[in-house]
Amino acid sequence: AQPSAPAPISASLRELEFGQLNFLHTTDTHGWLAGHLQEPSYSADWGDYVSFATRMREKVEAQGQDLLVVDTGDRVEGNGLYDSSAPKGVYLSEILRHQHIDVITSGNHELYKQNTSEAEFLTTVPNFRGKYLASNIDITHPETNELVPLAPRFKKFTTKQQGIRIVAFGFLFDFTGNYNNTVVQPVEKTIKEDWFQEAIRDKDVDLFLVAGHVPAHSPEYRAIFEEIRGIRWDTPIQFFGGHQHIRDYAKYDSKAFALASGRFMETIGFMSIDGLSTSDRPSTTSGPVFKRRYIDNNLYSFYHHTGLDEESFPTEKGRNVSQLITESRSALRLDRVHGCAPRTLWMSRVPYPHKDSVFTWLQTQVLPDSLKDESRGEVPSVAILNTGAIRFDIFQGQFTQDTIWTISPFTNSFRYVKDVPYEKVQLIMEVLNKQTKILDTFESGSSLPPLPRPENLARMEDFIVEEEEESLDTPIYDMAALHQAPISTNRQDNKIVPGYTTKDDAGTDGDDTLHSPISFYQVPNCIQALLSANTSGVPETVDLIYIEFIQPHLALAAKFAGLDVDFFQDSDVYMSSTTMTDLLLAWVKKHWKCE
Ligand SMILES: Nc1ccn([C@@H]2O[C@H](COP(=O)(O)O)[C@@H](O)[C@H]2O)c(=O)n1
Repeated sequence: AQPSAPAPISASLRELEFGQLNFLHTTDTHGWLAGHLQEPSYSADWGDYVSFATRMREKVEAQGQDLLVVDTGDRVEGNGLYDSSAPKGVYLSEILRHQHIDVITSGNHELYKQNTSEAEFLTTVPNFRGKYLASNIDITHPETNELVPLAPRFKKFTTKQQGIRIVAFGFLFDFTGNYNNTVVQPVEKTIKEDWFQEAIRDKDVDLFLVAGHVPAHSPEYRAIFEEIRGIRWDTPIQFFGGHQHIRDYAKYDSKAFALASGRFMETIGFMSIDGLSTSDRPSTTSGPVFKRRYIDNNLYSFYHHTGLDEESFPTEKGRNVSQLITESRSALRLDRVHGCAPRTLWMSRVPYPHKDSVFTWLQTQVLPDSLKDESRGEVPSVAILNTGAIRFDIFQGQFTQDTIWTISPFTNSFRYVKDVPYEKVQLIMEVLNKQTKILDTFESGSSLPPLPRPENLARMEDFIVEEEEESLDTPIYDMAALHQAPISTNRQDNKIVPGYTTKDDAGTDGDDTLHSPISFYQVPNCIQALLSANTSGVPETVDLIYIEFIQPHLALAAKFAGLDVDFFQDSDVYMSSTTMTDLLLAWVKKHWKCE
């Protein structure tokens, strides 16, 4: 772990149930390879994960079993380790490559911008040659300008110990927000292509492995499942997915399951399959048995599941990777303090509006104080911001160079349209905040990227823990104590701390660590702030300021609202070259001085 990471808290753990074939899975890590430096439950880093995968491989191979490691994309955007270097990602890709990954795929974040997808093509794909799969993504080759597959479409391989024959694919969901140097072919179309049809007709296959940046419960995975099942009625299928930032497990039939392993290096997903037939050993049981576990990413869990300790657990390579992360964070000055947050601000642990909501803070303080383009004088304005632009909670205490990128990693700046009737803005807000499906169905085949926060799409209802409200002002963890405390192995000491309490298709026993539940409140897709309105009451017309990411959604919502404005032609830059990240950082430096 990183030197400044809090020690994990000892807890009651559920055991892993190993099988003939075992998997470790990460997804949506978004640059958090240093782990969480303010949350003990997730405080292991990528170096610890390198050690963990090695020790797990040693453990299962000693029993004649196999281990495969999978990552399903969105490795970029969301943490200083990726976002604060120039060019972005140079430190991250060096750290990432040290994990032995057997199957790796792209997420949507690898494709939003041309430079990101080109870095993927020129660096990450070669770093994971033979492991990186891209079943439905093409890229314009940066030198030849030809459209080529981002990586091979699929691969067939056999496992080291048992020779289990696996055909593996690597998909991305039907994403439409990519920059035009890449092409994402819809999954439903891809699976009709000859190469896929041939691959699923291969008779010498013991398992189909579908890795992808695709939600575990999704129409895309349903389509792949049905296509394979139509040809191979009996062959086991293991899906690994992601994108919605949740822990999830989907049962497609008794021989086909999908695991999604959360977000931001909070979770290492574990799967095992027992009873697979192989070329020289037909299955001995009535059918394969699938087991899943969501491991909290911390050293207490890692030691427990490997049966090792502080001395015996780390590998030399793992230690070196942790050291490389420390050096990279130091070169990027990620611990530089810009201010001190007086209290914790939550994204979804409190309702919106609420005094402890990060969105209420933005609406009532940051946007009114900071969004001002001198060239517009005192013209009243309304600013619209998508809640998905903010990616993480702000914890009470030091606000560092890393914090700014964890909450606002995108390079989005602002635009505006003048003379918009205030009442039309309210109608637009209503449309934007109706479920995104409305916008999707309005113009089917439109190229709208998803608007809501991914967590919001996955959890359509509030989950309220009644007794939580009173404890919100108390920090979850006593950080001072945690920095000194050794990991206790004394079961009596086990505390139940708030964390994941996952419910999935297999029940409520998926998490390795027993936690108390945390509230989850839905937030709107977009919030608005009325700015520079010196008059009492509402203005008749306003400058409509918006963050550029939502321009296509806004344009569509405006049509709904009967506003005749061409957002692509009639809008202009607001506060030239100021991004949301710049705005937030300047506000913090000015208002949140450390005592
Ligand atoms: N430039 C961007 C890119 C994305 N967003 C927000 O992120 C959401 C997608 O996040 P995933 O991690 O699930 O892929 C998207 O819906 C937007 O809300 C953004 O604001 N700006």
